[in-house]
Order: sequence, then structure tokens, then C-alpha cells
Amino acid sequence: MITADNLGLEVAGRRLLQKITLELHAGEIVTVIGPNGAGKTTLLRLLLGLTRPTSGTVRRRPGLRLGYMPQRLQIDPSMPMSVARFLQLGQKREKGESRVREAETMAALERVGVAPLADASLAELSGGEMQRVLLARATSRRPHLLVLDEPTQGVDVGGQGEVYRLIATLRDELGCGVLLVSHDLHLVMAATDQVLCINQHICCHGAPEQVSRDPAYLELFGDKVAPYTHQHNHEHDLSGGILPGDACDHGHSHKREGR
Ligand SMILES: Nc1ncnc2c1ncn2[C@@H]1O[C@H](COP(=O)(O)OP(=O)(O)OP(=O)(O)O)[C@@H](O)[C@H]1O
Repeated sequence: MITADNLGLEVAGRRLLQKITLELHAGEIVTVIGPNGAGKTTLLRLLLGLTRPTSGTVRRRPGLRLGYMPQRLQIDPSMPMSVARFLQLGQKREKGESRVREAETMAALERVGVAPLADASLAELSGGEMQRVLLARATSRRPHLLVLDEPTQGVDVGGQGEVYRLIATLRDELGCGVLLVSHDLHLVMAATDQVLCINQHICCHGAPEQVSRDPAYLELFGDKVAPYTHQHNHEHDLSGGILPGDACDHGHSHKREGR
């Protein structure tokens, strides 16, 4: 769907990204990880065509429909506006199309499980509800590629896995590709097809199990993640220790993940 060739961006003499070459394929979930300031959001913007590269090229398949969920909301969430109205902002108003638009809005809200919030005010939403509404907005035009910048921001730890499961369901239902930025390493490694680890350039990429063993990945995140392939056949106490009677038959650390 998108091909980037030797992409780079330099702003005021500062190299923000360099030598990015990648391909995004239909139906795949690709996760971009990297430390703060690594250029993850900048990369999404280049791929979407919102920022122009200073070197290299980006090619998007002609007619490619994109759904983008940015990291920050451009409008003030305390504005007196209903969820349904928010989903329709910026859409072309053509005569006789309002019913179609309303049906699409409701379908998008239903897909992410927040249809009852259609008439609620944006200001009333919890962090988790807001993320779902933003997901509904990004998917309302049935995109070929869904681009999500930190989709679990403001969602409590318990709800984050649910958001990633929802993203996988949306990919299956819409048959779209997904490109997402995430800091939730442990959760996301289990819910993605490909991982792209960047720090101004591509440090490593590939299937999650491949990337999680890569020296470049371990150098960046080695002390922050627990192995994601962890099979739970035992119970932990509150500090992460294994409760008596629950023998652990697979060598792994019980360190908690951190940001
Ligand atoms: N338009 C711009 N002009 C100048 N510098 C920029 C611009 N956009 C981003 N930057 C800088 O580029 C770097 C990468 O920013 P970016 O937001 O892409 O990082 P990120 O990996 O998404 O970070 P985070 O994990 O903190 O969200 C940062 O140092 C940022 O200040």
C-alpha cells in the first residue's frame, strides 16, 4: 500500500530521520517502536504525506483510503460537541447524503462498542471512551490503511490489551492494514505481525520474536520488557514472585515492563 525508499527529513540542520526504506502491505499490523524523540510520529506524517521528506520518496497506492488517529486531538475536547457530530467533522456535505453519513457514523461507533455514546458530549468521555471514539473516527470511511499514533493513551493498564484486541478485530472486519506507534512493548509485541524499531533510522525490523532477540532492540529496550511469549501456568504475588506450589517450567524473568 505504501512504499518508502531511503526516506529522510532534516529540519534546521537537524536530521530527524534518515535512510528509511519500508513497504506496508494490506492486512498486516505493523508497529513502530522507539524511544521518545526517535521520530515515530514524524515517520507516520511522512508516510501519510502530511510532511514532505527532504530526501527519498514515498509512494502510496493510487486511491488508497487512509484513516488517521493522531497522537493529539486538534480540537479542544471540552468543546460542546456530540460524539456523532465529531465523527462527521470535515466530511463533505453533499445534498441527500446526510442519512448515509449518519448510518456510517453509527456503524463506526458500533464497531468499536460505543454506539450508546453517539449523543454524549465529547467533554463527558473518559480516557478509554475517547480513544474508542477516535478509533471510530479513523475507521468511519472504511480505510485501506489505519494509522494510529499511540492508540492507548489515557487508557488504564487493564484496558490497553482490550484496545489492541479491538484493533486486531477492526483489521479483520475492515480487511485493512494497520500501522501503529506504541510504547506498550509487552502488549503490542503479542498483537502485531511486524515490528519496526526506529531511532532516527531503522534499528531493526521483522516479526516480533525476531526483533525481540535483535541486539539493537535489546540495547534500546532490553531492561524494560519481560518476554512477551510468556505462558502463564502459575500465579504471581503482588511483587511478581511465583506463589508456592506453582512450579515454573520455563526460564524467564518476572520483571515488569516500563516505558
Ligand atoms: N516540524 C518539526 N520541526 C522541528 N523539529 C521537529 C518537528 N517535528 C518533530 N520534531 C523533532 O523531531 C524529534 C522526533 O519527534 P517525534 O514526535 O517524531 O518523536 P516520537 O518518536 O514520536 O516521540 P514520542 O515517543 O515522544 O512521541 C523530536 O526531537 C521533535 O522535537
